[in-house]
Amino acid sequence: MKKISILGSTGSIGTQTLDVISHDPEAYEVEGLAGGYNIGLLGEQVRRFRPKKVAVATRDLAERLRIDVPAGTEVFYGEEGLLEVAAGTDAELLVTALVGSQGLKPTLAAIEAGKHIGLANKETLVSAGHLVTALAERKQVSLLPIDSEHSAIFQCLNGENKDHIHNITLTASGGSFRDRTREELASVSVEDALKHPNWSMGAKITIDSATMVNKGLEVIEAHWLFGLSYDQIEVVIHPESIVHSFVEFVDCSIIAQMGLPDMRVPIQYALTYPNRMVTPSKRLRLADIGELHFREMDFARYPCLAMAFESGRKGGTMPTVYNAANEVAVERFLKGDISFLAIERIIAEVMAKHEAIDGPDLDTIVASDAWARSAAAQIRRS
Ligand SMILES: NC(=O)C1=CN([C@@H]2O[C@H](COP(=O)(O)OP(=O)(O)OC[C@H]3O[C@@H](n4cnc5c(N)ncnc54)[C@H](OP(=O)(O)O)[C@@H]3O)[C@@H](O)[C@H]2O)C=CC1
Ligand SMILES: CC(=O)[C@@H](O)[C@H](O)COP(=O)(O)O
Ligand SMILES: [Mn+2]
Repeated sequence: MKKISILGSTGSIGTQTLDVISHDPEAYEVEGLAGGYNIGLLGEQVRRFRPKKVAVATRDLAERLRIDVPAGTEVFYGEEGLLEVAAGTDAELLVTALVGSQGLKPTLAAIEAGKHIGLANKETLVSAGHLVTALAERKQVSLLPIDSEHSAIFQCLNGENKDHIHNITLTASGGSFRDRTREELASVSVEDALKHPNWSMGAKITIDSATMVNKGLEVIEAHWLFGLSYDQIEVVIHPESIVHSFVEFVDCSIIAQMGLPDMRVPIQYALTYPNRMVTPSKRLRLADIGELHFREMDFARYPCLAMAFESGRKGGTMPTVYNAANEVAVERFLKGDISFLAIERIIAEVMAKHEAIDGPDLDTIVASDAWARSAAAQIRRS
């Protein structure tokens, strides 16, 4: 039995992870679960999977949850709660499915405690990739990608020599506004932005897909996960999300990983790696699809992707700031406080104000993240 804990068990990745687990219940034991505010769902998960530790966002929610959970489950809350679930159980693998850079400290704590990481929470690697990868190497723990593109690259690289990589290409669906002009983006609604063409995901990542910030975060995530330079990472628009990403080798061979868009496949691969198990997911039949399309990335159409490359190449605290400014801008957009195009303006203005600090330690990362959040919150609406 593999012992697993999940941060963000009530979200899109968290619930799909539990779905994977429930299709092979003999193979897993759930040690810890952490959610934020959805204690109704978390309570159901606790009663079904019987974790030893569970965490919620606030003390008040923890008190309410305690009434509802079996005697063998301890309930925690806040940042301490996330740390308990991340590092304070016997789990050998932690699935990090929180949204945002709040995942950083619990991820570091889990690695410090020797737990392998099933990594969905990409903001953590973007914010502090050098700290996370260095600690993982020191503690000899694996960072197993769950993000579909990175799982694809990971699978394509299985057994390959890293020196034989020419480059990798991440595919981008184009998000909810892929067929709209920049002029049309001026008046788009939150409701429309939340309609991703291929994937059903949490609100924040769905907006990130529409702005192409998601691909920008993924470029930085790939840089850290696979140790590649930014010149070796490309992005192509692929509206169908069937080819999840591919690697080109020095001999001109390209290996791609394909499948229908279903996150349970990369989630399960991270849980069972290096094995593969049967999944309840549907099989891809290329003859049914008929055609696949690819088109050149237009950096002028998607300036948030250009800014991600710029922040990654700059390094130090610049990716931390890119990510934190975006998190605040997306929250403001979702609340109806700013327009869709203001997201990119806020990121650009916050980055322009920031003097990047090289080789930041954790305190510097935390301070830069807080500075960028405050700067992004203060920028005018239009
Ligand atoms: N969804 C997807 O298909 C993919 C997601 N990812 C990445 O995975 C991560 C999770 O995404 P997704 O599942 O879509 O996001 P969701 O918004 O669906 O889920 C976020 C989770 O974080 C929890 N959470 C939020 N705030 C807090 C808090 N203050 N304390 C504790 N828990 C909190 C939520 O709890 P609650 O709801 O109870 O408040 C929920 O469980 C992101 O980094 C995303 O980029 C990567 C690839 C694909
Ligand atoms: C499922 C997944 O991994 C998401 O990150 C997905 O890639 C979003 O799609 P796009 O960013 O390509 O629109
Ligand atoms: Mn992805």
